[in-house]
Amino acid sequence: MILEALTGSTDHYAVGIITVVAVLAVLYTRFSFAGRKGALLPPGPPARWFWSNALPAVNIAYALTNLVREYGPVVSFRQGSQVIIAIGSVEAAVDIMEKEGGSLVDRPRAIAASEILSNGLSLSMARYGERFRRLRKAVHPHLQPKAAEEYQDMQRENAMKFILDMLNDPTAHQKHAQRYAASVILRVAYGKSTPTANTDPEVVRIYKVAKHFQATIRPGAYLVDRVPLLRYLPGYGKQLYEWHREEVELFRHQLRRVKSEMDQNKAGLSFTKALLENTEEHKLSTDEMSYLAGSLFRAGSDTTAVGITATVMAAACHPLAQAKVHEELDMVIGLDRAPTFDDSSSLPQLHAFLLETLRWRPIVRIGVPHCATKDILWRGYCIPKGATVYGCHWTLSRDPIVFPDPEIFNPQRWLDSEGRLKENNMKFITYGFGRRACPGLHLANRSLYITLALLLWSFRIVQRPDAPINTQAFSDAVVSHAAPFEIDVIPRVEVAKLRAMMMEGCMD
Ligand code: HEM
Repeated sequence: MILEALTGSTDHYAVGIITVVAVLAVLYTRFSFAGRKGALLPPGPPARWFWSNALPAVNIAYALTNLVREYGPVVSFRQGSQVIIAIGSVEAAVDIMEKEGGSLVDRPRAIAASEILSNGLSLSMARYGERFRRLRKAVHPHLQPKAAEEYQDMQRENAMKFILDMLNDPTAHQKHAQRYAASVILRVAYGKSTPTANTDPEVVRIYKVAKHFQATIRPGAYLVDRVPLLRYLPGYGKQLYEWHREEVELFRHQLRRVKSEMDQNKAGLSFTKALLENTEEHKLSTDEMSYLAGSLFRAGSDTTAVGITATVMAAACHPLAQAKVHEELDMVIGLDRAPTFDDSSSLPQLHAFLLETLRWRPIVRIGVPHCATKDILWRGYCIPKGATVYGCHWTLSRDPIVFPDPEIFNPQRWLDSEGRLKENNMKFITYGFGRRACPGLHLANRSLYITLALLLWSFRIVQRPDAPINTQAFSDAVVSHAAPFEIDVIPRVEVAKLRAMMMEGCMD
C-alpha cells in the first residue's frame, strides 16, 4: 500500500499512513533531544523534511544572523538527521566554544569534503581521535609564535614585492594578495625559495584544489552528507573522486619534490622537510605527510589573501580611519624608512584598523563546524552529543552588546582612552575556537600586519570615482575573490624612492 501511495495511488489508507509517518518524523525531528538531562534543544525554526536544505545556498552567514535575531543567541535546527547549533553571541561563544572547547574538539562527519575528497586525511576536517592528535602535534612546533618569528624576514620581503606589484598595477590588487599568500605558504610548507607567480602551473593547481575544497565544505552543498547511502550509488560523486585524484597526486608530488631536494642537499628549511626528517617521531604515513603539508596550503593561502584584500577595501572605504593610521605611521616611522616588525608594538592605530577590518568583514564567515562529543548544557538548554556546532564569525562580530553600532567601521573601539590597544580575548572571531583554533594564526597575523603596514606607509588607497566599491558584493560572494573591486593608490613617498626602497628590501 505504502509503495502504491508513494508511486501516486490515491488510496486513502496509504495516504493516512504517510501522513502519520510524516507527522511522527516532524515530531521526532523537533523533540527527539528534548528531555535529555531534562533540557530542551535551544530554540529554532520548525523542522523541515529531512532531504531539504535548512540553509540557503548563498549568504549563509546572513541566514544564521537572522535566525539568531529571531530565536536568541543559541539556535538549533535540523539538516537531514543532523542537529545544527549556531552560536551568535560573544558571551555564548566564550561559554560554549571556548570554556567547553574540550567537548567540541571533534568535526562533524563530512562525507563529501573529507571522506571522499580527502580520503579522511585532511587535518582541517579530521574527526577527533588518534590520527587527529598525531597530525595536530606534528603541525604545532612549526607554527607556534617562536617558529612563526623565523619567517618574518621572508614575509617582509614578500610584502615589499607586493608593494612593487601594487605600484605596477593596482587594478590587479587581488591577484597580488593571492601571490603574496601563495609565496609565503609555499615557502613555509615546502621551502620554495624561487619567486612565485600566480601563473606558476604549481600555484594554479594548488589554488584549483583549494577551490574544490571550498566548494565541498559549504553546508548543504552535497546531498550525500544528508543521505549517506547515496555514496554507494554506482556513479555517484564521480566529480568528487576525480577531484580527490587531482589533489592526492599534487600533494604527493610536492612531498616527492622536497624529498628529492633533500637527497641532493638542496632543500631549504620547510615544514615538509622537518616532517621527512622526523618520521619516527611523528609516526605519519607518506600520504598523511603529503596531506598535512597540503592542508597548510589549503587552509592558509586563500584566507590570508582575502584578509589582505579586506584591509585594502577597508582603507578605500574609510578614508578617515585610514588617515589616522597615516598620522601614526608618520609620527612613529616617518617617510625615510619602511616599517618593520620591530615597529609593531608602537602602532596601536594600525592594529586597531586591522582588528576592525577582521570584525567588519570576517574572513571565514560562518566558521568551520565543530561536533559535540558529549551533551553540553547551557542556560537550561542542551546541545546534544553529536550536534554540529557553528560559532558563526559573522554573527559574533555583529554582537551589539560587545560591538555597539556593529555596522559602523570604527577602529577606535579597540583602543582605550589613552590610545592603547585594549586587552581582548576576541581572536576567535577570526581564527576559531578551542582546540581546533587555527594553528596558523601567528603566521597569518604577521602577514596581515606587515602587508598593511607597508601598504599604508607607501600609499593612500582611494576608491575610484567611476567605480564605487560594493562592499556588500564582497561579503555576498561565496568566495571573496569572486567579487572584484577597483581602487587607486596614491604614493605617499616619491615613486622612484619608493621603488628603490622596496626593490632593495626584496633582495635582502
Ligand atoms: C588570515 C588568515 C587565516 C584565517 C582567517 C584562518 C582561519 C581559520 C579558522 C576559522 C579555522 C577553523 C577554526 C575552528 O575550527 O574553530 C582555521 C583552521 C585551520 N587553519 Fe587557519 N586561518 C588563516 C591562516 C592560516 C594559515 C596561514 C595556516 C597555515 C600555515 C592555517 C592553517 C589552518 C589549519 C591546518 C586549520 C585546521 C585546524 C584543525 O582543524 O585542527 N590557517 N583557520
